[in-house]
Amino acid sequence: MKDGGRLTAAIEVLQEVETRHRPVQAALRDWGTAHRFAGSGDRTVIGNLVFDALRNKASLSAVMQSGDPRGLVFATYVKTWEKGLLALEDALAQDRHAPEPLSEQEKKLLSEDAQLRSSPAEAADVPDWLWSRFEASLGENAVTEGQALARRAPVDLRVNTLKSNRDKVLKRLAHTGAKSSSLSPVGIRIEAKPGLGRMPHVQAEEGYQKGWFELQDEASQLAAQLAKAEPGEQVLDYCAGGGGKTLALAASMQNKGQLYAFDADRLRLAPIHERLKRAGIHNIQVRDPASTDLKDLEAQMDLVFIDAPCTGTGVWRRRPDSKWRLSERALEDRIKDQRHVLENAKKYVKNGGRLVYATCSVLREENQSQSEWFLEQNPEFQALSALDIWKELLPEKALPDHVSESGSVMLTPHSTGTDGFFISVFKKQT
Ligand SMILES: C[S@@+](CC[C@H](N)C(=O)[O-])C[C@H]1O[C@@H](n2cnc3c(N)ncnc32)[C@H](O)[C@@H]1O
Repeated sequence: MKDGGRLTAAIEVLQEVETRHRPVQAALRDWGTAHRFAGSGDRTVIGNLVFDALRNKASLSAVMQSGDPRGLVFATYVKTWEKGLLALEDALAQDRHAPEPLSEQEKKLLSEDAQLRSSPAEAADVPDWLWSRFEASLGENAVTEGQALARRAPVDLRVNTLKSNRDKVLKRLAHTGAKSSSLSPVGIRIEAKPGLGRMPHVQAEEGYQKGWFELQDEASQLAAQLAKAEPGEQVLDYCAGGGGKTLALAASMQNKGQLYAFDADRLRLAPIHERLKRAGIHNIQVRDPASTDLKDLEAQMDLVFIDAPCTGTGVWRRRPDSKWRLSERALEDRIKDQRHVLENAKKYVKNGGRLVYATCSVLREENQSQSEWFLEQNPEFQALSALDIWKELLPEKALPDHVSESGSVMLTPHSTGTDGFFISVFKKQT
């Protein structure tokens, strides 16, 4: 396919996502099934166009003075990919599968500098209704953080120290351009490529099949490390989902002690079994909510880890469609869910044990405000400084920019080059 046909395809897919509210991956997959002649290179370019258009939807809508998919895809090509107006006109002229040629108005808008007339929310690519909360959470860097959340994310891997080590995995992945992560001692990063660039499919690597590494953002790796799960401890991962953090906690425990994985949603928990097997983890019990309860674990745990249900504002780079679907109502619901989870999970912590509360959100309402609320409601818990644990764990590294008075830590794409993530640690009095 030439670029003209790829632009047409991206407009069609984006139309599906916008008007029929289809998840992006599903819309792309359906397009691929209906157009079997398209090669994998074409699919990558079409996917990149659609994802980048969604990442930058507000700023590109300001450029085109409309959120119409055609304009968003053109503006992605000309502005975000920096191809320029002439290259777009060429692509439209040289392919009979290309969209209709540009109108005079489109040419004018694509050649102007829209930054001068965009609002802070547009410049930051943050939904209008959320802007005041986003700004209150991120302060003077709010626009820069929003822009960082609108870029492509790198591929981050966590080396599974139960089966391998970083040098060995780096050697195996040398052909991908993989490098050691800058913060996580067990992390490896493959930087995002711009424009047409294609990321390597690391799940096809032998090392992945053998369980030497997992796909996991560096912020999630650090959250698991800041929990300091020790070999021999009793640990409950209360919102285990597909097991990303469970696997990282198990590696810290070196397969010693007992780890329990629980989630209220058994379907989300289902993939964990295969992942545990591949990673070589033995010290784990998966507690299916349909067939067991956690009564026997009450007041027994050295550590309860809560990877709380949240709005996911910290992972917009990876799920840009969720940014525009998020509603005020959903935020309120997540705040209620988080309080519910905190209140339920606390009863498993033994005297002297720790409770870690983490979200992949950058909003104060889901993070610091929830930690403060929890401490007010539960005087038997006190804050432990995640910052102090950071200093101990990463003595050579710069301190995070976002630290609360009680030592909770927030990571962000602009300040730490990771997904947005919040971690706070509490200790139950003896
Ligand atoms: C952020 S996701 C967890 C991701 C997972 N820890 C990982 O690393 O892959 C939050 C999880 O909380 C679960 N959840 C929501 N409400 C819950 C509740 N009341 N009790 C336990 N789990 C809950 C959801 O089903 C969801 O899987």
